[in-house]
Amino acid sequence: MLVSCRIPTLTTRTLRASRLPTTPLQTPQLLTRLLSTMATPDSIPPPAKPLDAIESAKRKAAFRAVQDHFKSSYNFVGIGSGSTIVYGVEAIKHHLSTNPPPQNHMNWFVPTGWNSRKVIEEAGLVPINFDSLPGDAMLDVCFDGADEVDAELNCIKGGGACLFQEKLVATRSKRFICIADYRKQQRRLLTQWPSIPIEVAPIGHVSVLRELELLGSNGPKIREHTLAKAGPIQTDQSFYIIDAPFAKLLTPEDVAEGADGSGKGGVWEVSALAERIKRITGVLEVGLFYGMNGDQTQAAGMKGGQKPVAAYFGMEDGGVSVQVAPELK
Ligand SMILES: O=C[C@H](O)[C@H](O)[C@H](O)COP(=O)(O)O
Repeated sequence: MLVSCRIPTLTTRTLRASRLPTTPLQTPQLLTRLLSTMATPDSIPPPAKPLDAIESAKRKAAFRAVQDHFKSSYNFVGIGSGSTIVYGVEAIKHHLSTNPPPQNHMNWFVPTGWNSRKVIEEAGLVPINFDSLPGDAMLDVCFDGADEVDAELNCIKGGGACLFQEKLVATRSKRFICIADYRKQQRRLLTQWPSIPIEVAPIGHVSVLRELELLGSNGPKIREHTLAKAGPIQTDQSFYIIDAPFAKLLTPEDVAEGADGSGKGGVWEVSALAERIKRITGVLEVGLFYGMNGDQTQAAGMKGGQKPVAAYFGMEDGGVSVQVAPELK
């Protein structure tokens, strides 16, 4: 089976400079309080069916993200996978109905897998496959969810077994905008989310598991269907997913401030671990989105970027917390 503002711009840099407590669970909660009431969408239609608090939080974050980062004049827009992006697509559809595109203008939506394509089609939007994009065309923006986001906007993705196509699309986009709920906002990765999803070739999975243990992963496992006899979950590429637990990851700034990000003792810095895992034969892609964002690559004369430039978190109190890269002021 395939499984598939005007917002006050309190940047991650600003937050750190304010010397907030660094206890991992305290900091994001405090950030949340600082930002949560500051950004709610200007107008949001009532949901088609009643939503619980978490779904409602995701939806509000999605409408705010789309309000801030989608334009009807865009040509190509990436659409991620998962339960949150469904609200992103609803918000885009709403935006297009209230702000129609210029005459004869086509908005094309690039899916990140089977499920994502279905969501696009069911909304009546027009999909275009990633490999049908014109040669050097960049996506104007892509919207996607995440399993966890750290203080520097590094993300864990792949909790729904989509990550390879999501990374293809993010790195082909001028900007990646992340939409999530308050549970995903943490000071460091692997705080609440337990493991890193890694997409691997089925024939290599045993050797990849062994290599991950040597890197310090405590009990990496192939992800299986809940019905065990159905075997491993397969991705849109017919690959397997390994979920690899590691100790909480350091950010590049933690390392700059003197923390040991060498990997010794099982403590890895995000990009060091991602690049090391990527070098294991049999690994197609790792569910860590790190390094430069789209604005940073463009400033450096390059294209794409894995990290979001902004992450929108729907909060428990009904507000939306927005975490932005320093470039996005
Ligand atoms: O594999 C799935 C994707 O990376 C999702 O974007 C991520 O798991 C978040 O999914 P959800 O919006 O369902 O929490």
